[in-house]
Amino acid sequence: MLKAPDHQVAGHQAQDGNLGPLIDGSGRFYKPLQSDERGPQEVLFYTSFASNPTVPNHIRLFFPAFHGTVTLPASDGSGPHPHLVLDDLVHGFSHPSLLDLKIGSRTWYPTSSDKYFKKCFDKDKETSSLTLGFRISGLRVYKGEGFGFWKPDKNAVKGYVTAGDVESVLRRFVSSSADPSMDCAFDSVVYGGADGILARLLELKVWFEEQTEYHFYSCSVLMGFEREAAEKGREGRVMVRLVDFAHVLDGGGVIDHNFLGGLCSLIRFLKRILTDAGANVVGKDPPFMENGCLE
Ligand SMILES: Nc1ncnc2c1ncn2[C@@H]1O[C@H](COP(=O)(O)OP(=O)(O)OP(=O)(O)O)[C@@H](O)[C@H]1O
Ligand SMILES: O=P(O)(O)O[C@@H]1[C@H](O)[C@H](O)[C@@H](OP(=O)(O)O)[C@H](OP(=O)(O)O)[C@H]1O
Repeated sequence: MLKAPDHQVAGHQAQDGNLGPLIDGSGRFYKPLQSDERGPQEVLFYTSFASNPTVPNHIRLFFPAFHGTVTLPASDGSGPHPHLVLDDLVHGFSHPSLLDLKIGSRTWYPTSSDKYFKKCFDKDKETSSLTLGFRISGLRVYKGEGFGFWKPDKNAVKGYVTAGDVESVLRRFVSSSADPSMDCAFDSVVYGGADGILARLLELKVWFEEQTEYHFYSCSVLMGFEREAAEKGREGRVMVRLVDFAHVLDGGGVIDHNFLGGLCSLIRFLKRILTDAGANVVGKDPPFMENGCLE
């Protein structure tokens, strides 16, 4: 039985009669092909990436496994529609805390139409993309039994614009309490450690410093963890993946400085949080006070 995923934190969603992804509850995530060029472009990326022998195996693990395409009834009721068949990255998690970060200071690319350039440029400028090299696209953080999930709505997420706002979210993502305080209780097991998010991002960065085959525009780092494991001080169930490849271009022998720059910026934030856990946050609190909604 297919259903809309509870854990989705960003992107087009299968709610209110819209077209969005579905899961089967057995480990597969079905992403509908967008009807313009984005759908075929994402299929093309997954297909060519899957058979590219130059991609190291440890880098392949950052990408959802691809199992072809399948035609399924679309979530918006419009009838049969082609979907990408991917691994559900959070299958087996009980209460995944997830954060989607769109990487790159610009989401438009040299061949973009004027219309698409304007749409992207405006968004890059209004968010933290232009200044920080990445922006928060969405999140959902488990706050423990009886507290549910903290899931800021779209407007709240759009309000995370300054370095202080973004740092606050990154701190609160690994904080234990349900209120807006930021104790960063899980930073060492989630961000730190040999298998933590920082180590994984550094591994990814090494590849991005070399690879010149792909330019990943509008692609996201999806990071997550299982709170129950973090509470026990276990590093297990920490996840870092890349998602959304509808705008991957041929790198043409040039490094992807747009993605690499954003990745370095994100790494810098995490390093700072790890070395400075518990310190006062530079940013403003209002986004959390106004939108400290628990699901
Ligand atoms: N393979 C996957 N397994 C589990 N969850 C996923 C997977 N791929 C994506 N997601 C969830 O769906 C969200 C959106 O994914 P994605 O960015 O691919 O969608 P989109 O509709 O193309 O987004 P955009 O609005 O940026 O174009 C992610 O933030 C994540 O929560
Ligand atoms: O971040 P938000 O506010 O959810 O906005 C979406 C985000 O900018 C996506 O990157 C974009 O898809 P593309 O990157 O593929 O253009 C999508 O465009 P769309 O609404 O035209 O699909 C926007 O709605």
